[in-house]
Amino acid sequence: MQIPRLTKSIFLDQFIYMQVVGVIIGLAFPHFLVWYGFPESEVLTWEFYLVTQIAGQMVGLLSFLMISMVIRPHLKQLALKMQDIAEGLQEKDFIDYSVKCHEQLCTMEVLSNDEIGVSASAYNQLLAALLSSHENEQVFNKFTKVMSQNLEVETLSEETINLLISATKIEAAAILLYKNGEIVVEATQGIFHPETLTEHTTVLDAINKGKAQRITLPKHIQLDGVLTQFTPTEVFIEPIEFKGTHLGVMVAATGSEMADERTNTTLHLFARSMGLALNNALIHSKFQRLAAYDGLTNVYNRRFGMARLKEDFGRATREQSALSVIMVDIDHFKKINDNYGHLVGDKAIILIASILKKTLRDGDIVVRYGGEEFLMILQGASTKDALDVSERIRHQVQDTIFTEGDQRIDITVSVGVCGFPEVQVPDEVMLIDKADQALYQAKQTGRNKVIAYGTALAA
Ligand SMILES: Nc1nc2c(ncn2[C@@H]2O[C@H](COP(=O)(O)OP(=O)(O)OP(=O)(O)O)[C@@H](O)[C@H]2O)c(=O)[nH]1
Repeated sequence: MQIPRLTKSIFLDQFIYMQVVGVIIGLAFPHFLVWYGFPESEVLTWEFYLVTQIAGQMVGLLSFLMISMVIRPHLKQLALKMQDIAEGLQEKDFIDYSVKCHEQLCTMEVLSNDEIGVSASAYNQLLAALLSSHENEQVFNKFTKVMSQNLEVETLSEETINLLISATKIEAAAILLYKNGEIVVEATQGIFHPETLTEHTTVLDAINKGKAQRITLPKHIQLDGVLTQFTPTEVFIEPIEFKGTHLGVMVAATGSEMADERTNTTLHLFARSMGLALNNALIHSKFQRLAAYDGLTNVYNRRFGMARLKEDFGRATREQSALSVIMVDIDHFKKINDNYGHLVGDKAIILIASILKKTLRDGDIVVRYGGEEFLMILQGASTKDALDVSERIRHQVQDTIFTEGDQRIDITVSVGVCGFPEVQVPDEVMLIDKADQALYQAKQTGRNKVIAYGTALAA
């Protein structure tokens, strides 16, 4: 039942109604006494009416004061806390505010099981939901940044895992991707022997069927502890897809605590959003590869090689470290083309490229510099090291049997070497130029030779 409102204040309305009730009680009370047996002459007098009126007003006033003292502080506290949160939400540092809130500063104490208690508890629930959604928003803002700033598959995967571990109850994670028909671990943190995940039946199931899986206390997955490895409490496997294509999975594990709802949602949304970002990164890396590699031999092309050499030369001059280049050219290649055709010539170029690739150390690269000419960049290698490598290459080419049908084609290479800082050059173009001069000398003095610039040394 709704009592009509008289003013803008519910408390003032309540006070007025209590006064009216006081007047009615004051008027009715003498008649009640008459009915009870008191003589009319004593109670139906104006003095008695005055006394009962005063008593009625006092009861009204007291009841108003009691309500004000009991209910009003609770409502006031609730209102103040709500105002605080409303103001906090408008400020950028709400997250600091929410940290304070977790220290019980913003929650209401639930002191009763009536409407006031129910309001306090509803307020607490609302606040918790608000803080949780605010934290989610923060995490997703960071994740959006990670996705938009990383076009490399590896860094995108690593950053996603870092964020997942720092922002949720996830303690270890891995991202597994389908690459060239096989599943590879692209990024991982905290999982013991993550490569075993690629054989785990549940993981494979999630990848093949694109279905999320959740395992409690898995038998074959172990986390890396400080001193030893241990079984996780829960492992989540979320498929990563783009337009129905299964790109891989995100594996996430909680160590000591079970994951909460927020972690669950975050994980699910991360995996879902990652599909698009990963697809973009995969396309990007494909284009990067196309732009950097030579289509025939699958070694770097000249444009990439020159850019890389410029960087390496800059570093070598800054740090005064060694850097050598090797120019390799197939001898009498024109004859191979003329005698056996261009396709056989192409096969010979591919063969030489594969021999060069096999001789490389980590960090060194092979570049197809021209038609049948290759450049090798050897970081940290002295002229002597480069001469050794070149000599190995020359021998291997000479010893490799190259056949076309039942014909054996003998292939040899001439090699020119130039090593910095033994040979002082102002830039990387001059370094190549000197190696080219050494190569020319090798060709001029009989071919199937290795010559280093600045030495008359023919190996
Ligand atoms: N099959 C094939 N031939 C190529 C390619 N690029 C360049 N050539 C050929 O390679 C030959 C290079 O010949 P030359 O520069 O005269 O050198 P050469 O015959 O190897 O003789 P030397 O270097 O002096 O030992 C030319 O006939 C080019 O047409 C290629 O991608 N495939």
